[in-house]
Order: sequence, then structure tokens, then C-alpha cells
Amino acid sequence: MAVTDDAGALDTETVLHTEGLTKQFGDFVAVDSVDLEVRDGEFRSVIGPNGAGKTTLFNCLTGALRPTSGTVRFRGEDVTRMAPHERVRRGMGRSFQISTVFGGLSVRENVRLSAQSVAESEGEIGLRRQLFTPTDRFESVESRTDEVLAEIGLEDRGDDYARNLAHGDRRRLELGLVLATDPELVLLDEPTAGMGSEETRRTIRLVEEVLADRTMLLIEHDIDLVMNVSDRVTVLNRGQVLATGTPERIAEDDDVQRAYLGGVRE
Ligand SMILES: Nc1ncnc2c1ncn2[C@@H]1O[C@H](COP(=O)(O)OP(=O)(O)OP(=O)(O)O)[C@@H](O)[C@H]1O
Repeated sequence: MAVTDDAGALDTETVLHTEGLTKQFGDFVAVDSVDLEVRDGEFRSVIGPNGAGKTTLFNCLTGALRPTSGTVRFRGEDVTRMAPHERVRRGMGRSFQISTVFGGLSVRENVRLSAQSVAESEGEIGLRRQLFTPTDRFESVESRTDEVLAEIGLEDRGDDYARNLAHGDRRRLELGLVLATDPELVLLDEPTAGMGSEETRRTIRLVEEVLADRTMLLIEHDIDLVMNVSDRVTVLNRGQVLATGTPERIAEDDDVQRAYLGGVRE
């Protein structure tokens, strides 16, 4: 029987909540009435076979795509029709399969640009911080940049061109760009796409290490990879939520076994 931990589970504070989220391309329903509820501090993975609708769902969450119907709420606020940068400013940080690092800029400049994108102006941290977290933890974009460089372990590489970073360090920098926006919720779309198995494991460890204290929604193709790091796993199949539950329950779920593990994967 399918596990459905999401249903009505609003006991802990909800960070991200989708209801009936649907995206059609013509007659084809890529994301089909998805209800998701991600709780404060949770590490949630969304997995599914090729074509399940994971990236389309991700794009509806970030605002890159407008859903056909349904809602996306962040901290209770309806963000369904909000532009991507507005969501980032509210605390929905995201990272894509495609690198957003500028090779011709220094490591520091890359991080600073990202920090600045959520700041109203130099020396001032953005809307969300002013509204919700009156703290002097980050006095300026510069101090935020320093902090991020330390968090990702690249403080000694700040002046190097990003293009000169080794692959692993580049991954660190990519996560740093997300961190620089000080996200409350981190949305990651297949951060290990195109990697070999060892590098994949290293990257997932890095995600855990760097982003451990944030609420996470990780889109991932590889079911095995997310089992050790996730609090809960949501399985998508043909655009629909097949099951949501702890990794242990998902591993035992018959529907998941059939749809996902039963040879649908490449
Ligand atoms: N812009 C588009 N126009 C038409 N169909 C699309 C479009 N984008 C995605 N699709 C279709 O929607 C379905 C879901 O695609 P999506 O990329 O979201 O799946 P996925 O789970 O991320 O797959 P993968 O693991 O292969 O990346 C696929 O059948 C895809 O062909």
C-alpha cells in the first residue's frame, strides 16, 4: 500500500506547501495534482524514474514555469505566480543542473553577486531579512560573502578565477551561490547529474555538510543516493505522487518497488 505521510500532516511548521499542482504541456500532464508539504528543517527528496515530472515540478516551485493549476505556498504565502527572483528573496534558494558559476569572475565575485541579488542595495540585506529576521548577523553583502566562503571552505581561493577551480571546488562554489542568498528552503535539481558514482557520493556528502541546517528539497534520479540523507522521500511517477514516507518505508513500499525499481529506470 502506498505511503502517504503528507496527508494533513501540518503538525510541524510547514515551509513549502503545494496543493493540486499541475503542469500540462498541451494535452500531456507532466505534473499531475501534486500535494507536497515540506516541514521546517526537513531534508526531503523527490525521486522518480525518467520522465516522472521531477524537473517540471522543480520549475513550478522555483517559478521558472507557471503551473496550469494548483498552488505553491511558501511559509503560508501564495507564491504561485511570483517571479523566480521574488521567491529567492523570500528565502527559496535554488540550484540547477546547469552551472550558474561565472568562470571569468573570481570566486569571491561570484558569491558576492549572489548575495547581492537578495540585498536591496549594497550594505543592506534584503526584504525577507528586514521583515522576518531582525538580526545583525550579516551586516553587509561583504560579510555575507566572507561567511559563505568560509562555510564552503573556499576562503583561500576567493581571488582565483572560478574557471580555474577543480571540479569538486566548483561544486562547492555552486552550493555557495545558493547559500549566499541565505535560503530558508533550498531547492536542488539533480546536483549530481552527469557524475560518476564516487563524485556523486562526494557531492551528496557536501550537500549534507554545507546545507545541513536548512530545509531541503532535493530532486534526484537515483533512489539509492537519497536514502541515507533524507528525512522523507516523495516518489513521483507519471507526474503523480506515488508515495511519501521515511526512506525505510519507501524502500518497502510495493508500489514504489513496482513503478520505480522494477526496471523502469534506464
Ligand atoms: N517543455 C515541454 N514541452 C513538452 N513536454 C515536456 C516539456 N518539458 C517536459 N516535458 C515532458 O514532461 C515529462 C516530464 O519531464 P521532466 O523533465 O519533468 O521529467 P524528469 O522526472 O525530470 O525526468 P528526468 O529524470 O529524465 O530528468 C516528460 O515526458 C517530458 O518529455
